[in-house]
Amino acid sequence: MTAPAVGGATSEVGALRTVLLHRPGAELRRLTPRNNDQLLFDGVPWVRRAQEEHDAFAAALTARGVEVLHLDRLLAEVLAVPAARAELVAAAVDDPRLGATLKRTAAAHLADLSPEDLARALVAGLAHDELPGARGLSFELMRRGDFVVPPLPNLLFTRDSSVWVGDQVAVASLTMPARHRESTITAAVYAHHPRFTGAEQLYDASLEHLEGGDVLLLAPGVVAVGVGERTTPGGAERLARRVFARGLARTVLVVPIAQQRATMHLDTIATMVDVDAMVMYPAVADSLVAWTVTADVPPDDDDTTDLVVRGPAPFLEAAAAAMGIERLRVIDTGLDPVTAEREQWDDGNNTLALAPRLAVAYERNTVTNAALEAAGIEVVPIAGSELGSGRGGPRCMSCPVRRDPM
Ligand SMILES: NC(=O)NCCC[C@H](N)C(=O)O
Repeated sequence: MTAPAVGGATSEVGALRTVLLHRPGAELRRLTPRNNDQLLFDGVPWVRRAQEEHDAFAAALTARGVEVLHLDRLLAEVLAVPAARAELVAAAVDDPRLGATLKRTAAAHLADLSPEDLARALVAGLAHDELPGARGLSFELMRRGDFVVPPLPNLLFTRDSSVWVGDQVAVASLTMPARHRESTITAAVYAHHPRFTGAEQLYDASLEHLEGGDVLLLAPGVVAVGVGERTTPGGAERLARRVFARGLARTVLVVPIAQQRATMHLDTIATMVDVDAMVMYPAVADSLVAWTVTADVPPDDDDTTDLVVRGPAPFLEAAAAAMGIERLRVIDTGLDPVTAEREQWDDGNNTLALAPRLAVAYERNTVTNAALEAAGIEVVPIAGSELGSGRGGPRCMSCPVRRDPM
């Protein structure tokens, strides 16, 4: 296992040092036209090509000095720890579709696997015909194409299942049933892998819904949280209470976003590309508002104190005020409304900053990328024709574990 080192990030653009990725594997081969909607993919990707695209993404990061951690490897390593193994096997069969006998036989099968095989099964799932010796009423009545343990094709989007705020890690409370089990994996890795020994946990999956794609570290001490299809106002409030209580932020901007797939997370409509600049979907730039949340006294654990809530105010004004800058510069996705809508859908806004004015973006969003370059942002283009079928870009596919302070 790797040497202990704990992480942290206070901005979106501090030099990226360590990032958590997940190379997609057998779990993508489970996608069919019958299950892709439920599993939150917009199509059936060509898996080999998706892996090549992901390898090129990881290589682009490594070439720029970023340490890449692979979630599947951390998972296999942590499964050597008996407590982690027990937690993850229990989580895999904790499913109301399964009867007691099937739960027991499936758990026994999983518990017998080597750490590597168990890691694969937890991510790729277990199909009905992959469970020799399984029995029980629910097993007999299950359709042959069903999964006893469903696959996790969205594990690829490591941004959503955990997010670092300051030196603490928030394990997400994921909203969509197809993604619930992802946070059991990130929770086990952060709790039991020696790499993360000493990391304090800021949030956990039992709390109100909160997904990492909705959390943007606008500046040290200033966190924006999108609320919409995924993160709830309750999740935003809980995060605000926790970051204030632990001294990790002084302002949380709560930003309502349309509850629809195209804008499922705040990072689908805006991401930071410089200390004072965002790439943003122009259709929302003027209508986006923010509620500014602060605390007069640090909240306690019993939730007995009220937070101070002001707003709503135009997002760009509220953000600039909270960040202590005159103006937050905006670079538009596309130039005309149709191009903007196409490039927003294809994750043109979803950039991963490697440092101020240096960002990874999907190459296909040529108009947005040209606008970024014209604004002085160097773009590291990556291919995403297959990866994009899961509706996530470079930011969604990466969880920064360590960034330099600004
Ligand atoms: N932060 C993001 O926008 N992540 C993309 C998640 C895509 C995934 N297919 C989902 O629907 O949750």
